[in-house]
Amino acid sequence: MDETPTMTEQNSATQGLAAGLFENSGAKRLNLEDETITLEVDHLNLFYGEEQALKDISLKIPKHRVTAFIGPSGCGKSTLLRCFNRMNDLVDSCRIEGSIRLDGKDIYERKVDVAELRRRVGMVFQKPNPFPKSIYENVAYGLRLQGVRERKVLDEVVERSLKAAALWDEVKDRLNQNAFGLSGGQQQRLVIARAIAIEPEVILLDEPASALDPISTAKIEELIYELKDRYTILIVTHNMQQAARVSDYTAYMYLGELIEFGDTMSLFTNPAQKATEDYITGRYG
Ligand SMILES: Nc1ncnc2c1ncn2[C@@H]1O[C@H](COP(=O)(O)OP(=O)(O)OP(=O)(O)O)[C@@H](O)[C@H]1O
Repeated sequence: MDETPTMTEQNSATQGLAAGLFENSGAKRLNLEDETITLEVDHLNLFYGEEQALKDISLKIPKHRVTAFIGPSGCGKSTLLRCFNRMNDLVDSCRIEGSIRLDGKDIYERKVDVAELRRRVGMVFQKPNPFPKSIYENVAYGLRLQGVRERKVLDEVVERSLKAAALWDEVKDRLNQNAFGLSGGQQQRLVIARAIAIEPEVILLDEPASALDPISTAKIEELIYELKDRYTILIVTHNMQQAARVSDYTAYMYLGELIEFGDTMSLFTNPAQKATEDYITGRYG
């Protein structure tokens, strides 16, 4: 018997899944045409040696929105994320063609100051990576690197950043204790506070909650929601429910290609590509 679902069955499956995802979410349909664009990727190809990991990617990332990157393992999500602050420069075999513009300026031009780029485009990894220093010094670190010495300024920024990362109330009485004494979820919010302290424009989150328990995950998701008023946020996630909960726009990638990009609600409820539909309804593979 042919078990291939009909398109009608597929549509109702997508809508069934989507109805659950967006219930009570307050999510709304958005239009890229109405957005200010912060990052623009233009015909990007990326090679690790002979292997091509990203294939002719073009997309526009809107300002002060959350954009999620989803897709099966190895499809290039993290590789693409790392292009936005040139982390791939650290991989010897990596070669890039095409361009990425931040506020209209190509970040791969020779004269670009990569340290300054990474100040503007902060990054948070899957595993929390606080420095072996006090909570205070973790957050003050970037400012100290910039030569800020004045205690009053540092105090203000530390407090403001910890508040913005929804961690202040939990740590305000133990700022001088080692950051390793915090729970994994607290460490991840500390790392986000450290990123915020130097006032980036863009925050890259590479599976920021996948090593955390459900309560810590919920806190990170709430935080992402709070932060998007002030920052452009890009998040790689394996978790489709998470993408649906936190993001405004979603990019679905497969084998190094961008298959579909659109506002999250439309992509989940009415995907244009069958491959996207198969993935979000769990039919992939
Ligand atoms: N430093 C590297 N050197 C060589 N190949 C790499 C490197 N990093 C990633 N790759 C390859 O590039 C491809 C894309 O990997 P990437 O980690 O970007 O995928 P991903 O979608 O983020 O996967 P996952 O969801 O499993 O983290 C894979 O084939 C991977 O093996």
